[in-house]
Amino acid sequence: MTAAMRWRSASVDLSASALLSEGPAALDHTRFAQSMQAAAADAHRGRVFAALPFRRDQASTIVLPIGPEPERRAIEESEFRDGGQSSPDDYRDGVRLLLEAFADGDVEKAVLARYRDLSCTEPCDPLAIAGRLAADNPAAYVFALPVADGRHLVGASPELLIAKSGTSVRSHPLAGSARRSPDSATDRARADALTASEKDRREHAYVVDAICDVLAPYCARLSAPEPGLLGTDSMWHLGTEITAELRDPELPVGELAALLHPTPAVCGTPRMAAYDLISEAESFDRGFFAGAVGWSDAHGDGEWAVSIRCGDVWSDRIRAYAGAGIVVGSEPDAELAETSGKLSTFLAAVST
Ligand SMILES: C=C(O[C@H]1C=CC=C(C(=O)O)[C@@H]1O)C(=O)O
Repeated sequence: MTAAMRWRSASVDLSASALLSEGPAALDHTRFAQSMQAAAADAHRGRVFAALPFRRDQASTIVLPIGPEPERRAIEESEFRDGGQSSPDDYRDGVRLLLEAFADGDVEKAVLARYRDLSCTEPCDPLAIAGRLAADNPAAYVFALPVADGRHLVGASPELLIAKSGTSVRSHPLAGSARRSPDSATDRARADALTASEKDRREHAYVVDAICDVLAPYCARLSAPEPGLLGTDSMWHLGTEITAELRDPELPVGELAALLHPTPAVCGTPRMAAYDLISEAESFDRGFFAGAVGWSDAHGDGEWAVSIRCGDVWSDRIRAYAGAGIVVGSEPDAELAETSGKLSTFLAAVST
């Protein structure tokens, strides 16, 4: 099947028509990386793209660019309407359920998500939405990748899962958040409070530790300094710039992405127990939200982002998603408000 795709980051900007195929589950990280690298040899501009779903046992999608992008419609011709959302009360109850589970078991963090639905007066153009997201979020990893059943996953992620060039590796995990304010003094005060927050630093540390644990066996050098701040259009996040040198330059970026995914930025700690808790607390399938999206070239170099600040786009429908990390000390109303702030990145691109 062919469909249009877009990727925009600081290093690559590609709109193309692409062939879409089902890849192996991320559980099989070696096979997954091999399928990507083999496909890259045939790709238009030498890069193959892929999306991993949130669930490691569900199939990935491999997106092979084959030529220039097809014609598309301007987003200005479309009108978007509210189509409902997952219940805010259910979200608050979910946070409470997780907090009770933390007290009784060994899970220390789990990420709870919710969604907003929209409908459009005519079929939505995923690349037009990606174009808006790219303009509004110049530093983000912007993607519109066909995933399955005529759906595109479209978003502007601020979070680098892994980038690899030769032996050099970078990851920039985000976790721990505060909503931005249009008033600059309030905005600064929120950023300072986030930096000082013990709860947010703990929530962040789970992610950094998990990434370093996965990468360390493959690295000759690994450095994870103290967290800093990363600002998006709507949020402040704690972020850590992890850098490393691989022992083996041939280790493909797709394999590292599949090993790392899902980090506690979208799942939890410990991973398997957090998966179970999320299934109990969320009543919808995340699909490719809270997965990973990225590309590889034929040498196994490339970059992957965590698929957040995104939505599914199909026909005249959109489902936008956002989650928040829950740890001891989280409050249901504050976490719900945090997800509203995160949703606004995607929703701003489809507001008319
Ligand atoms: C799960 C999301 O964000 C993650 C990334 C940054 C900060 C997060 C947080 O503070 O909870 C989340 O871990 C999302 O945007 O849907």
